[in-house]
Amino acid sequence: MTANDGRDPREDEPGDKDPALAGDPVAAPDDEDTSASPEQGDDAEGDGGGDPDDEDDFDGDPDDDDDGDDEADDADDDDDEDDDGDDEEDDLGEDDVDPAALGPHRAGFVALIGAPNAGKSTLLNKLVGAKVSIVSHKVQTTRAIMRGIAMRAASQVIFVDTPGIFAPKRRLDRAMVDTAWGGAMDADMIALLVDARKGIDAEVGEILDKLADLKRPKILILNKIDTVKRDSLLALASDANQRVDFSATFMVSALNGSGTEDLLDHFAAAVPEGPWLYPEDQISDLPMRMLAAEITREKVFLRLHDELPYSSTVETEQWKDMKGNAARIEQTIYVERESQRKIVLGKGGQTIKAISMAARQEIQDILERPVHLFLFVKVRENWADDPERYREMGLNFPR
Ligand SMILES: Nc1nc2c(ncn2[C@@H]2O[C@H](COP(=O)(O)OP(=O)(O)OP(=O)(O)O)[C@@H](O)[C@H]2O)c(=O)[nH]1
Repeated sequence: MTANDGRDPREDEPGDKDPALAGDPVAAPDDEDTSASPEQGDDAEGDGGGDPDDEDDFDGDPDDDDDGDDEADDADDDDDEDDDGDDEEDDLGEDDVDPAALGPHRAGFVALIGAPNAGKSTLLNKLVGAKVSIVSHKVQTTRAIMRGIAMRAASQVIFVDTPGIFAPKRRLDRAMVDTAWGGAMDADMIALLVDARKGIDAEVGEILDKLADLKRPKILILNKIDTVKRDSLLALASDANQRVDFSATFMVSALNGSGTEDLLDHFAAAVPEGPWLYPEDQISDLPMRMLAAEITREKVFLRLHDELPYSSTVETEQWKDMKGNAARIEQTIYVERESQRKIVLGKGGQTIKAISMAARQEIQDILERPVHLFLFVKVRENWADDPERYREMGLNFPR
């Protein structure tokens, strides 16, 4: 994989201080900023607030999460298995074939739209064969538009994963829904993903009504077929096709991969003829800084979704290359209230520590290089009304 890793060549060489572990809640009692900094590192260890695992956390050893296994890690592991465990071979199986021999090049954009939790991110990851869009059990995990790129024979299919479409209540909601429809309008083809278990509820009904008026090729994907009986699928497909003129209907399980190969074949044949738009081995055009932030946000949600509103956000503030190919990444988790900051830190910093370990492991896996991750937690009131934050997430600020 290649991707823009967000490195800033102007940044200084890293110092030789030992990196510290995220999450010393007593380090800065009256400061909004709490947690790890290189300067606090030795103190955190020295005053007993540290953890013997701290060193491990940054030594680049991919196995070092094992000893700190906890809920967040477990949840993450499950997701990994489900989402991209054995995808690579399936999806990259044609690597040794010379695409030039397969006919004219094709390339195009396919927008994946659907209600929250329909499985768009899971499907995108399956089709692309790598974890490029975060998946979580909590709805609305996909905030900004993310692209994943799949190569199939001589075709390059660029998927646009959009935020779930739902009835917007707040400004952030509206931004997400506008972004989703914007992504759909710009694509060559729109693929509506419907959770077959839920069927056509009010949310999906509204999307169908809006889709019916759009003059673009549309296809219907019934997802989660592993959870329902075949008869109900046929009835659902027929209902949806009566409301919208879909050019094709597919039934898939994004989770176990059933039907997804046929789906990719279909997209590959349907995108317009033309030169490839991205280098062949690029799987996502999402800058790595942002992807790394999304990964940490996923870990926060996996661990705290019952306690924290989805309005918390993560930003990658610094990214430096270190000796020995390691990357040193500083991120800030923004919450809206002091009480939420305490929740993220957890007792004795245990929660932030677990989040940090799980996120570091995954970022490291994707970058294929050692990662030293520093997490900070800050209170930023009313960030949900700040246009700048929307820009950072790739969203338009709705007025
Ligand atoms: N059983 C089953 N579960 C699935 C399938 N596809 C997705 N899921 C689960 O459905 C949940 C939501 O999946 P996501 O991929 O995050 O859904 P999304 O549409 O991207 O969600 P938003 O980002 O909130 O819009 C996760 O728990 C997935 O594991 C499937 O084919 N079968």
